[in-house]
Amino acid sequence: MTVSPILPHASDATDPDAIIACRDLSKSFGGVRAFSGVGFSARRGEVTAVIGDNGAGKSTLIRCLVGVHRPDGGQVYFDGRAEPFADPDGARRAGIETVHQNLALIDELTVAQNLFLNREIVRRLGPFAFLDRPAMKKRAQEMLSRLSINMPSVTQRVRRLSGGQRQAISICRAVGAGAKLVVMDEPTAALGVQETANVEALIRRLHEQAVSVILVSHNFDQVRRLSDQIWVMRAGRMVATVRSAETTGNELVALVTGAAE
Ligand SMILES: Nc1ncnc2c1ncn2[C@@H]1O[C@H](COP(=O)(O)OP(=O)(O)OP(=O)(O)O)[C@@H](O)[C@H]1O
Repeated sequence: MTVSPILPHASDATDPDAIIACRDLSKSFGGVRAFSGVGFSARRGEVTAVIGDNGAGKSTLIRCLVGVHRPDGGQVYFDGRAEPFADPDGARRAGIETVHQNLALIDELTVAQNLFLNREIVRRLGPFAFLDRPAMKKRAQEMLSRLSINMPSVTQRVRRLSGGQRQAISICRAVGAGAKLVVMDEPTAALGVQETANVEALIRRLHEQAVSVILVSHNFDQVRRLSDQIWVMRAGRMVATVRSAETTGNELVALVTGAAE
């Protein structure tokens, strides 16, 4: 196993292979420290997993990367540029899309409408503007087939779909928006065995298509199956980075609990 301690200064923000890197990042809520002194980098086209016990700081770290929280200190570099994202829209404009635990899909809209939510295709005719529904349906079908997602119909209302299908639409929407980096927080936490397998297959296809992914998961087997690199957080610190192919489940447990020291 190759375990590298991650120090605040250790991430090389100028590394052209890094899609995202940060240095000495910290965030507290009042007197509660979520994390501090965090540095890391994630390579372009790789799946990077984030693991840690409850309260280790994973979700807060991810929220700082995607503009939901503002870090108290430190720097974030995205795609080679210093990026203090002020809000999620800023992160999205730069090319970071987030797939949330509580998926931001609208039940009463169709698959196609959800895929184009807030970025509808509009056709202009003189002073008038129309939603181009045929173009959105066609493009929605192309987006789904690019990721080999089986969906009964793009005109189906999302309300009728299973948890796994909804997750697939969220991921497809992120990729279709041209994301350079897709961030997923526990994408299979609420899913059954078959649906988890489907979402894992979808994440593998993103990997094959060189989409960079950051994946937060409690499932160490899943993390080892899907990721190239694993960041380990413990009690608000980034304590190690590990190449997934070179580690075992037991070693990850030891790093997460501190028993490895
Ligand atoms: N909005 C908030 N206000 C106050 N404290 C917070 C807030 N969000 C997180 N924290 C605290 O920050 C610390 C890290 O929490 P965080 O949710 O980032 O951990 P986590 O590793 O994602 O945990 P889990 O796996 O349980 O989701 C915890 O002590 C938590 O209570």
